[in-house]
Amino acid sequence: MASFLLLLASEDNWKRMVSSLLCLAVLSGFLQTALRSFRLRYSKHAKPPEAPGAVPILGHALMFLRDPEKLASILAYVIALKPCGTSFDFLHRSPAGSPLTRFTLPTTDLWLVRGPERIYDVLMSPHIFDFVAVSVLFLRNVLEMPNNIIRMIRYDNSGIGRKPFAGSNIPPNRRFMHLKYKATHDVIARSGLPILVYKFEENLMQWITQSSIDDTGMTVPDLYVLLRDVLFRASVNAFFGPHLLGDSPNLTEDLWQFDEDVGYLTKGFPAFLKPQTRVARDRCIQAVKVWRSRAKSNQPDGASLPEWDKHWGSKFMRLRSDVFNKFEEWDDQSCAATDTAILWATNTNIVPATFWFIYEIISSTPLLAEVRAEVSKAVIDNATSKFDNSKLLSSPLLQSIYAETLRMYVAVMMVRETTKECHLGDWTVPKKQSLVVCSYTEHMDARHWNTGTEQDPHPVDQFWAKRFLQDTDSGPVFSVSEMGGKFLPYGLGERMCPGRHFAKHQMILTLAHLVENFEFELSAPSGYRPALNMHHFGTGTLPPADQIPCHIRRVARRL
Ligand code: HEM
Repeated sequence: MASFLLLLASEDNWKRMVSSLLCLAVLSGFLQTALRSFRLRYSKHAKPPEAPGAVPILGHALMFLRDPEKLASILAYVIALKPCGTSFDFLHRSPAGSPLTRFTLPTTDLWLVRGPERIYDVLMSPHIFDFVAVSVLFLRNVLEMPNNIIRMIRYDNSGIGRKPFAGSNIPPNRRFMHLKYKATHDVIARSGLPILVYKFEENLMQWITQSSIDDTGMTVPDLYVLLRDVLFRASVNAFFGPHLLGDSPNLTEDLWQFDEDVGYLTKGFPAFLKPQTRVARDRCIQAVKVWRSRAKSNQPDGASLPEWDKHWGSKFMRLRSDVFNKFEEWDDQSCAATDTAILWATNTNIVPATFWFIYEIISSTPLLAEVRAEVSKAVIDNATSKFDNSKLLSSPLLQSIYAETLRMYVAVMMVRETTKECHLGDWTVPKKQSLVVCSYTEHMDARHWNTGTEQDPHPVDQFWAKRFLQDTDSGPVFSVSEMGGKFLPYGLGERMCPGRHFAKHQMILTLAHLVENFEFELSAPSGYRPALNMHHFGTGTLPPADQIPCHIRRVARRL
């Protein structure tokens, strides 16, 4: 015994014993936490770890409402895979490395879904992760649609696809959501695309020809406002024909005033606190009402509708109206309100996206030179300023800048609600749970993107025109392969933006025509970037927060 004590007392053995005990303590603590996390996570009532920054009672509500910068910083923190505040973070991560994170609101929770696999699960399974609840929020909170319409949309459980969801009892002629979807998507994304592009480009070229900007130039106080107004007019006249703006010239101002608070209203905060926004929205609806009434009394007859006519504009506006007519719930006011939503959707993303696309190019002299060379290669008729559009749109450089612009500046939140209890990775998600997929978490996740080399790094929070280019023996090629579930500017699945093909045309054609006809001199130091207007975080493309004075000069066309 004495010799044993002597042995223990030797310095080496003490050290060994203490370190073994320490190891045991750490291991047992680890196992206990693992067991607790395992039970928590696999139990039916487990909730994902809460995002930091919640306050008592209100949870994250104030952050969603008033502090988008903080929300963005928390999303960035979540992507960085730092511990989220409960036990060991890695135990909460799904095997695919795409954990769920919980935001708390006064009456409900919102689960943020990350990582391509889980995002696919959510956005590609519309029968489980339903869009209707969100569209009802928009109709009720933003457009203040009447209850009979909200009820009708809520009860339509047949989905928007050709085949109704299993178990749906809605007869084919009452499938409002499907019929409206078909009228809108099929035309914008397919048969109606060529005429929309043609009309848009024609309107743009008309502005260029008629603009008072000459070779001595003109200084505009804000390049964003100039581009916004030019694009809005060219797009609205393409979609709705010339009479909407012709009869209601103040529509431009009203729509952008309304847009300022759409995010606020969508979240269900009281509309009466935003009287100016409501007035602007009602004026937009009134303008659309006047336009609809004129279009209805002048509509072309005949079995086959033209793809475009000057009263209805694109055929899809007329087709949508035919769908509304089949449902007694829809009166003039409701039809005009939902067409106002189309007016909003077709403009509010494309305008800031095109602005950033052009700004990133003209604010870099070397990039502008490369872009001009690329654009010149696509000119087919110097006299009429016509391009070979397919050549322009397939340019690797222009496509890379286009994609990088969307990666950097689109911050859209796509909200869904579960129709039944289901599984998402290892988690059990209860029925009626709201989930959100946010493009920002994926677009800013460094693991998804080419970030350059050690010698030439390009972090994800900085714009890099060539991020989407791959070097090959035959020159650089544009690639978005393997970006599924990571590159989400237009969403994913059946609700994916039907305007995406048109949007790409709008952005690249606007750039091409402007750089071929004008020179831009920004009144800002080199490398300056306007701040982002974070007020729009979650609703789509972020506009600039600052004004950008610019001197614009007409130039003799290059070639
Ligand atoms: C850069 C520009 C654009 C971006 C980033 C964008 C983004 C999106 C996203 C993310 C959605 C899906 C939301 C969800 O799944 O919850 C969407 C839907 C929609 N977008 Fe776009 N969009 C753009 C331009 C356009 C244009 C130019 C049009 C019109 C031609 C358009 C028309 C629509 C419509 C009608 C919907 C609703 C689809 C539905 O309810 O099923 N968008 N957009």
